[in-house]
Amino acid sequence: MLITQIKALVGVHPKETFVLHGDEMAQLPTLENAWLLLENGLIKDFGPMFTCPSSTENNQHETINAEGKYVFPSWCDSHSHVVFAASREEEFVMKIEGKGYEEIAAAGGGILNSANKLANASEEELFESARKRVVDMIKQGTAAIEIKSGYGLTFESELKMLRVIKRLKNELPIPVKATFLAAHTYPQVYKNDHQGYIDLIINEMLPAVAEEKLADYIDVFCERGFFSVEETDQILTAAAKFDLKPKIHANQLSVSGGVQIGVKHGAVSVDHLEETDDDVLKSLANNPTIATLLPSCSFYLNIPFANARGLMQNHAAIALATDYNPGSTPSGNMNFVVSLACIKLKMMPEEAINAATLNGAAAMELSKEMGSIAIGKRANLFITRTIPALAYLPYSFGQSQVETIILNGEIYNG
Ligand SMILES: N=CN[C@@H](CCC(=O)O)C(=O)O
Ligand SMILES: [Zn+2]
Repeated sequence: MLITQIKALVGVHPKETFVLHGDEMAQLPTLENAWLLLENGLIKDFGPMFTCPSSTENNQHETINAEGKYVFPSWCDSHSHVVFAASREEEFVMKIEGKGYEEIAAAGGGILNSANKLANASEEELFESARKRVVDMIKQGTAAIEIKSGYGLTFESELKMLRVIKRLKNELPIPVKATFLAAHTYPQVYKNDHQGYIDLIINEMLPAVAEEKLADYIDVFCERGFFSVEETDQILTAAAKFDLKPKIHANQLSVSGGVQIGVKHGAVSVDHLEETDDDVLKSLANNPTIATLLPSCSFYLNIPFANARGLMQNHAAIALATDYNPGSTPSGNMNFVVSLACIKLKMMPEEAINAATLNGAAAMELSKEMGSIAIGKRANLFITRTIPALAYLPYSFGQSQVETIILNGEIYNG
């Protein structure tokens, strides 16, 4: 496929650039009036229009004229919980009435509510509903995703969720990474026996997950009222023996120590970070652990927005992701995330786009194949409608400017 007359080809980073830290995030190399050639599912070549392969050569390729339009590398959504059995709009109404996230969770809502619903759902039902959610996300420009377990909380249900994610990995046309999150909350029966549940995770679940190769990463919700730093440390230490690197939930509701314990264990990413202090920012300075920010969670829960500028001033790498889940973020729309990052985190459009593409790919260890326009990378991208400028994309929040989806070098129609 040959795409011609592209108003601007966005994210043409050097092939060997795999992640961007601090002020590097402001650099979003863009080629104006460009062409892009895709072959065998990969990016074959690109350049300015005056070097475009001649029209006779063009006849060998399906050609798309993208005059007035931008071509972006697809969004890489590195944090989601899209496998769940039922929505939780009743909690949405409780929130409007003034109840907080922790209050709802303490009353048996929240994650436990989702776990009860998931226990009775079949693998087939979970697969089908999650597949539909991901297809909707693909249509909004996402073409790589991380998916967590964590609504199982028993041996059987956690493995059931991970098998569903494995099937999504096999059947969806985009890269999928799986994260084992049994340590999402304490199930009711272990409410007063935390060590009992941790032992179950470490001695029974982890070996089974590793044996079936069901997970790429380990996650723990390290938070006041959930898993303490010591408990997180124990689980991450055990997971390391099975080569599962951490991607953890940290500092969502309090300065929990989650970021530092994640960094200590060489986490690929520490996610949320709505609550930070100077020590947290410094712990990520010049660090390979990526800070994954989830502004649509802040928006929905009415909690603080993360300190993106402070992180960038400390030369941290920031990724942006949706956190799509039925409790704290019932939305998988990366376009909205990028808009919120600009509006609420005060990220510049270039910074936000880098965070949602190359750094999102890095937060799934996928940036050798995804996240930018570079020769040899997977041809997953989207073409916008006719738009006046790059900044128009986040500016026009809540409206989709994504017109054509290309996955593995072919137009995707769902
Ligand atoms: N905070 C922990 N996990 C999810 C929410 C889970 C839920 O409420 O169902 C999150 O990332 O926001
Ligand atoms: Zn989450």
